[in-house]
Amino acid sequence: MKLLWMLLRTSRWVVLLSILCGATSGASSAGMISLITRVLASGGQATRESALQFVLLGALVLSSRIGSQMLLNTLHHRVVYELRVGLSRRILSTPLRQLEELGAHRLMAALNNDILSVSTGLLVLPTIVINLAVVLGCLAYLAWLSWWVFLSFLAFLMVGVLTYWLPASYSLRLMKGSRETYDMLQKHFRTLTEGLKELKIHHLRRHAFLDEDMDGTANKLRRMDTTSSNVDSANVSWGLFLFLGFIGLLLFALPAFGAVKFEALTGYVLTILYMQQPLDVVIGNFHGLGQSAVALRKLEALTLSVEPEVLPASANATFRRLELVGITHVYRREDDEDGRFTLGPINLSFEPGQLVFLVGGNGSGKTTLAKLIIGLYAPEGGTLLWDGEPVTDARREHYRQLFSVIFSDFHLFDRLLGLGTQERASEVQGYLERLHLSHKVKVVDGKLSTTALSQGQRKRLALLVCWLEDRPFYVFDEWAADQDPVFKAVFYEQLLPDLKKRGKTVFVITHDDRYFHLCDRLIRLDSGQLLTDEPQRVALSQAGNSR
Ligand SMILES: Nc1ncnc2c1ncn2[C@@H]1O[C@H](COP(=O)(O)OP(=O)(O)OP(=O)(O)O)[C@@H](O)[C@H]1O
Repeated sequence: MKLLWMLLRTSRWVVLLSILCGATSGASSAGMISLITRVLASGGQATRESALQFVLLGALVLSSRIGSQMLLNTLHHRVVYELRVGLSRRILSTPLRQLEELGAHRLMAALNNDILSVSTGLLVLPTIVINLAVVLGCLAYLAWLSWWVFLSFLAFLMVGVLTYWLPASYSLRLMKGSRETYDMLQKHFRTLTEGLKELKIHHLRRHAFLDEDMDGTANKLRRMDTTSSNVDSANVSWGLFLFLGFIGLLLFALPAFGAVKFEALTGYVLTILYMQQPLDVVIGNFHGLGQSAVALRKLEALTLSVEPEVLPASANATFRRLELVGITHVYRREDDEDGRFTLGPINLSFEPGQLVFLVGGNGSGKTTLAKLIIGLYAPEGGTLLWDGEPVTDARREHYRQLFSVIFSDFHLFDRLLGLGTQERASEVQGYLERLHLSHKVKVVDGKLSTTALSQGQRKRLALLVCWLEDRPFYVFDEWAADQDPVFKAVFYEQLLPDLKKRGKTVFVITHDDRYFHLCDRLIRLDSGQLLTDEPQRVALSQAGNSR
């Protein structure tokens, strides 16, 4: 039902037109069978009128079928397009934390598998409606021929539906299990592509991965899919058997209850035979329909909550003071109660033109704190104040426009997206030279000539993007970790002070204690707790004492 509603919502007129064409095709097919029966009953004495009717009905069947198929094709591709773009939009509007909990493999499975399954199901719906129309036309004709035969046939159909239901629900259960397993397969595919080097270098690891993970999951999927398809095929064949059974009854048992005219018997049998193919289509398509219902449920579960994307007319954001007041965040792992990580409560404030360093051991919560500061995570407790006003859900999108960030696991786009670089070519060239990259990379029409660079060079390109963004608050998560000593010095001694001089607030997550003396404030985190937030001279003398 949800599928039908969704289909009607996205392409109401195309759906209705295709159903109309299909219904016309069904009705004209039923007219055709009635005509054929009449001609046969007349002992082959066809008239000119019946020949003309035959040609007209044939033309109607042909044109309405072509029309409905073309409309269905249009519908299918439109639905795929809308689902692809729509789901991408929804994913980007879903809170980061929710997406992280789902994992990239589930998102890929939805984008690749579920969209196609749903659209196939949507495509099947009008086909089912069209074929049901043919069946209904034939049933009406059968009722007109004989009430008695019609009612007996209905009783047979009911038996068919009842005996179909049980195996069909078993098959649906298998489909759900198969869809869950498909997520796991996607995870292995990601391991395969992202762990290529590690898998190729180690023979035993590669075989353990292939034999235990990959093969195990793919085989489980194969078994479930095969059983589900077999159950559904058996169901379709069972339906055909019931048909033949009923025709057998008509041919061999009916005459035993009294004389039946040859023409009447021919009419019953032909009508029922004509109905068999569309009914076959209806039952045969239930498998695809089941798969798309399962896929639709997965898609709905994927992006349950959506963040409002509210930006004022001028999306430029500025600040005088940012404050974290008692901010907390907890990572919970469903399978591990002790695996909780709690950050905070954190109290911190930032003002323009400050250079702040954040230090702490691995896993102490530095990146998590950065995600809270920049509004990628909504805090679970406490308040984030932007110029004294709380950052509510409605303001969060605008608030994020304050920040320019390079994460330690950053992504480098191969185009300078959304930066209007056409008119900033000389500025870009200047930055490339400053980053010692002008001999390696060119930017033409906003497109980077290459991103196939060393990790350190890629990070420098990410810095170029930050400069172009020109936002008031910069966050660098272990940016310098991949830089050579010379460029590391350039970063700490020239680039950061330059940003500060331009009034930018710069928040740097770092382990480079050689440069700690350059910051205004040094913040220490340990196991999610803020140890110090002090002017760097105090922090440095403490660090010196503890050494
Ligand atoms: N997406 C996540 N889901 C669940 N737990 C997470 C997630 N990200 C981080 N954690 C946990 O939170 C803790 C802090 O992680 P975080 O990445 O903030 O630390 P960090 O100080 O930046 O570490 P590093 O210096 O190694 O980058 C870690 O113990 C980690 O296991």
